Amino acid sequence: MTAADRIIVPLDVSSGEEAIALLDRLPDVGFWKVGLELFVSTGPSILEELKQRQKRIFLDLKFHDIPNTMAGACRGAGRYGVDLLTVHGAAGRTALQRALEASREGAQSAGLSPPNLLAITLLTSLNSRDLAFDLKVPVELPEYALQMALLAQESGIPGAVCSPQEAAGLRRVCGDEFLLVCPGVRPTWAEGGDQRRVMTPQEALKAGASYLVIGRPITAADDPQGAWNRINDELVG
Ligand SMILES: O=c1ccn([C@@H]2O[C@H](COP(=O)(O)O)[C@@H](O)[C@H]2O)c(=O)[nH]1
Repeated sequence: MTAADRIIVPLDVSSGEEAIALLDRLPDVGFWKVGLELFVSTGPSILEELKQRQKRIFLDLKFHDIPNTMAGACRGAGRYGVDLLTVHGAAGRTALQRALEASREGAQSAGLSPPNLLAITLLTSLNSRDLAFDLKVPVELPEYALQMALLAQESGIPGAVCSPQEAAGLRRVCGDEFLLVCPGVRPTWAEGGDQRRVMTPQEALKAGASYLVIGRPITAADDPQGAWNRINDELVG
């Protein structure tokens, strides 16, 4: 797999037209993420567009609900034929197990391969202070992220979304086969925005990330193709 194959670019726009314009401007991107903003606007039609273009798809809907509702949502999403699908680890063991089973059932009913489920450990927009003082979680942030990843792994879920800052610790404990998908990735020349736990693309891969999610440094650049090229050049050089 090349470095470019390990970069997932989010289609964080609010309409199908804007999404298609971005797809046209970045023809070399092979793996796209569809999140809440776009999916709420377009529904599954954007997934069909991506499939027609033979792109890989990360459906990042971050389901977080009671087990029965998680199962229903994952059964439906399993029928879309996407590669990756997110749920929140904090939904708990039963919800994670039901979500996994249901995503497989949904895919099977449509004659498709099941998505790889990923558990969100702790959003990369939160820092230690938020965890301790606002969420009142009485453990250190790396320990909390690891606990969420282990809960997911014990529930049969094949990977997690984590900050690159926790990737090395999770890789050590969860092993080489466990997928670690890392947002919160910023080249030195890009702004952090609302991301709080960041690393550069080179650092994130070195720390053990399987995939990097890099959005605004590329999609909000004046020249998105130039930013994509620059990130890839820095990764190989
Ligand atoms: O913990 C998380 C989980 C998901 N995301 C998503 O990743 C991208 C990051 O975009 P940038 O523009 O590179 O900040 C975005 O779609 C988030 O919804 C995350 O950032 N952190």
